Amino acid sequence: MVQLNQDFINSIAQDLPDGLSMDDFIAYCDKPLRPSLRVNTLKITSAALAEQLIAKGWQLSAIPWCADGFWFTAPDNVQPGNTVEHLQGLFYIQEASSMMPPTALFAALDQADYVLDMASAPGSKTTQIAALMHNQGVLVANEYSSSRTKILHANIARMGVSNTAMTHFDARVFGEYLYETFDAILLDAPCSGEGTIRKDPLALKDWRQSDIDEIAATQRDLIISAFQALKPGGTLVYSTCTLNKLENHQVCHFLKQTYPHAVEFVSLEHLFDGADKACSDEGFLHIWPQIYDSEGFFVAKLRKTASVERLKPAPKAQRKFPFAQVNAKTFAELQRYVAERLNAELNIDDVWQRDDELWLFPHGIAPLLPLIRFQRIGLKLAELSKHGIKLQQEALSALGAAADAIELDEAQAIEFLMGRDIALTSSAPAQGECLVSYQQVPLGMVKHLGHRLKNQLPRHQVRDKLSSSLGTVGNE
Ligand SMILES: C[S@@+](CC[C@H](N)C(=O)[O-])C[C@H]1O[C@@H](n2cnc3c(N)ncnc32)[C@H](O)[C@@H]1O
Repeated sequence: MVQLNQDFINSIAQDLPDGLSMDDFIAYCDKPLRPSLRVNTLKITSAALAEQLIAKGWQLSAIPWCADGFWFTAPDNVQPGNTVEHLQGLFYIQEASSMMPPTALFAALDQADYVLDMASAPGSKTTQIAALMHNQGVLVANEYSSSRTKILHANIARMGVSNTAMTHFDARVFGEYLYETFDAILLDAPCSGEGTIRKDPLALKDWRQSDIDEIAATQRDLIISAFQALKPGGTLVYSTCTLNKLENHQVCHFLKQTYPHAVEFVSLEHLFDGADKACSDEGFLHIWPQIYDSEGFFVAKLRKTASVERLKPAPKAQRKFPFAQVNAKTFAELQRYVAERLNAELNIDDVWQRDDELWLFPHGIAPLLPLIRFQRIGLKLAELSKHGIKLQQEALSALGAAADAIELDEAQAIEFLMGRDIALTSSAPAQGECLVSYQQVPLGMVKHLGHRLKNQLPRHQVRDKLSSSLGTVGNE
């Protein structure tokens, strides 16, 4: 049962738009959310995944503001986050309203080579933005919390994202370090989370006005930093999963008051059919749970119409960068291997080496390297050893199409993801290292020993439990 604090109800009543009722709001706070997912178009089309899931008894219905978003019902015995398809990165379980900010950012955007996601973890919107960028250009994904950077990285790797460079800062630094650098920025700000009450019935139990005042002060700092980091002509989307105006409308007005000649509000009234139902006078979307039967959210789109004065001087250039561009001989060896195994083509400018590791960096990252310290850039493609090149799991996830993989059925795919070897019914000559796939999407590497496939999935990726239409399978 939801626990709403009376101070919260009194305060939020002042921000309720005309035409919406407090009784409806309270009733919706107690209603379970409809589960939703976003198809990862870096790996599969929506039509293909829908066909696959519907054949297994799922039901899907389209979300109006995200071309690849669906509300879904899975069969009773299936845990969607533990299925083979989820582990393959074919979809992300993402709340429907959380899909709106990236849609708003990319609506009518001609070109975005440099994009910043200022507060990224766990990565639902980062991976959505990467898909909207078709894995091209540079996407800087920042997260301040150390523990949350791990889940951010896990999601980036699972979803096969290769154009991302991760940073780990208080996002107040971006205006200083990367002044007027980005074509598009998402500031999905830390907030008081009033919109998440349907997911977490205790979210508002300890609501206090003083907490809102404090977090709004952080949000004002962050939006100034975002605006400093935005190129003139660039687009900024500011979003939160909270409902009060102090953290939403007033943060945007604060930016406009600070830079009256450089901030233009871009109306989201026509973002999708029905967007007008949530649209404020300024063109912001103030999404109350009862409007679209979703979480509460806020989305504002702003354009920077002119350069603004730099607030802090440029810091000293970074030194001691541990990577160098790969040499032609090593690149040729890597390219041959990747072409044979994955049918993929690499660009020598994007491959960097650190000791025995080969990394794929986002194309265009070079000018940013001296400006800011990155925590992780692109993905680790391979390790070099005296036995030759060893492709990494992340590379298999991102580079996709398996040229000559051994196709597994669902039961075998589950065995593989649980770290087990796969017995072969007929004995064939041993073939050494091979790729295995499920529904043509790579799963990982095995050693073909003739009578069985020896599992080579990295230990940290082995799952204890998987769920499918065949039931739940778990290690004892
Ligand atoms: C709303 S969540 C982001 C959700 C994420 N965009 C997604 O869609 O998966 C806000 C994030 O901001 C982070 N954060 C908090 N303070 C921050 C700061 N000063 N700078 C950058 N990030 C911060 C939090 O750790 C949290 O992960």
